[in-house]
Amino acid sequence: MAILLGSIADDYTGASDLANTLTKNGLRTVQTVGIPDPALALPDVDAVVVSLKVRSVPASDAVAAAASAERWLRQLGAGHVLYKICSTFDSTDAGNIGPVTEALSDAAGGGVVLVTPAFPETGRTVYLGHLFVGGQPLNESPLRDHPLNPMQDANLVRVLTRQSRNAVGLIDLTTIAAGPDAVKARLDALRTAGITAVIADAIFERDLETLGEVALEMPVSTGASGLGLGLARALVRSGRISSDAATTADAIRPVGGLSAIVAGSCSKATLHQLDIAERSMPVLRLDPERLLAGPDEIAAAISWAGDRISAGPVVIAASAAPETVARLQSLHGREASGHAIETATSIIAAELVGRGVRRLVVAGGETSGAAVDRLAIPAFLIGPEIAPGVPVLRTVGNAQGDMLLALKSGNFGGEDFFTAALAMMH
Ligand SMILES: Nc1ncnc2c1ncn2[C@@H]1O[C@H](COP(=O)(O)OP(=O)(O)OP(=O)(O)O)[C@@H](O)[C@H]1O
Ligand SMILES: O=C(O)[C@@H](O)C(=O)CO
Repeated sequence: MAILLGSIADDYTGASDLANTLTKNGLRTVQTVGIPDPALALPDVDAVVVSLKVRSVPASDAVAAAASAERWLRQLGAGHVLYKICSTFDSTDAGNIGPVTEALSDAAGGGVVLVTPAFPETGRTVYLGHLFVGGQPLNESPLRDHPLNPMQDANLVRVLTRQSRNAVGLIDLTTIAAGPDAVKARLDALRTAGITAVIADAIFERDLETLGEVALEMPVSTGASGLGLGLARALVRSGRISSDAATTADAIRPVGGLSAIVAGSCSKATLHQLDIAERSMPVLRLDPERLLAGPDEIAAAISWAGDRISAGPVVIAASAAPETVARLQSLHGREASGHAIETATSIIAAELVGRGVRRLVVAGGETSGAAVDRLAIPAFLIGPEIAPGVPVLRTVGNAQGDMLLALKSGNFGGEDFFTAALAMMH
């Protein structure tokens, strides 16, 4: 199997978001969980997205994991590798978007890398280097209260500079609107000035098509699904994709079994989706203090689910409003409380699968990563889209038999996301 495009995603929901975008734009795509065992038979595809769980780990660990994934993707034939980051640029000043971008550039022989989190379909746009989420600058959006990486600066040139060894440049919208040649000329000038990473503006998909065309001629880029869209469309236009169109239908053959939803995302979108789900399904709100105190809360949740799940889907959520999260974090620390809750929700997900759940929705990137790791799922095929950025996934090579999953990024999905997801998973 020789692939054309490789991607390293910094979390699992982000990986499925990108795989969905690549599939929708004509690339046959598989999502792997880390670098899979060589014995795993992967389908014949144009693109491979390696899911890593490195968004919130020390930058040196992220660099090491990304470097191994890059080597594996190049061995598979990838001419271009996209480092998939969050469309809201989730990271701290000690974050790894800068270090991983610079390391991937070094591995490819040096040179400048385009960086843009723009994803217009979900309202993420970049203008003069400033990221907007819907109508709001990043630092005024709900992301300012993120439990792990509160985003308090919308100026991405500044944010990336704080994480980078080298200076960071900007390609503004006027240059991008002038087309690929203008972008290349500007990149040449920035390269000569010693710049490695360049934040690129993008508001419309046509901007991302221009950036995708330019990026495809370079070995590495960093961005969210919008840049994936640009790269996929450029590959299709180049005539290098076989006419065997990407198909998602096979991925949703029924798997039967029980269904459940596990949520650890504390985003505004997820909190509202949980309120709406409460009207049609039993929802258990976990007590975060009790979760941190010991295993009793987990056992109580499994027992609660056991009493109800044969009658229909159940929802188990650790998610809480920013004030509650802040209180817990002030008592136990940000990372310790996040990690302990992820461990708890992943144990709950695995126990539910042990009791016959085969259709599972998980809300939250870190939460999904922990659950998928505990379930030891090696890879996914990409099914149809439930909501922008969230496809149905079918497991490949899963020890528990075929399952359908949806891994929802915290901020994605309409208010009825949970019922909409389960309605597509049989
Ligand atoms: N009640 C709570 N108090 C404190 N932390 C919590 C609570 N519930 C969940 N968490 C933690 O908050 C973090 C939420 O991150 P996660 O990535 O899962 O969601 P998200 O950030 O909304 O999603 P995404 O990264 O896809 O945007 C996890 O570490 C989770 O364990
Ligand atoms: O890009 C996004 O917003 C998502 O794919 C994501 O990574 C959120 O975790």
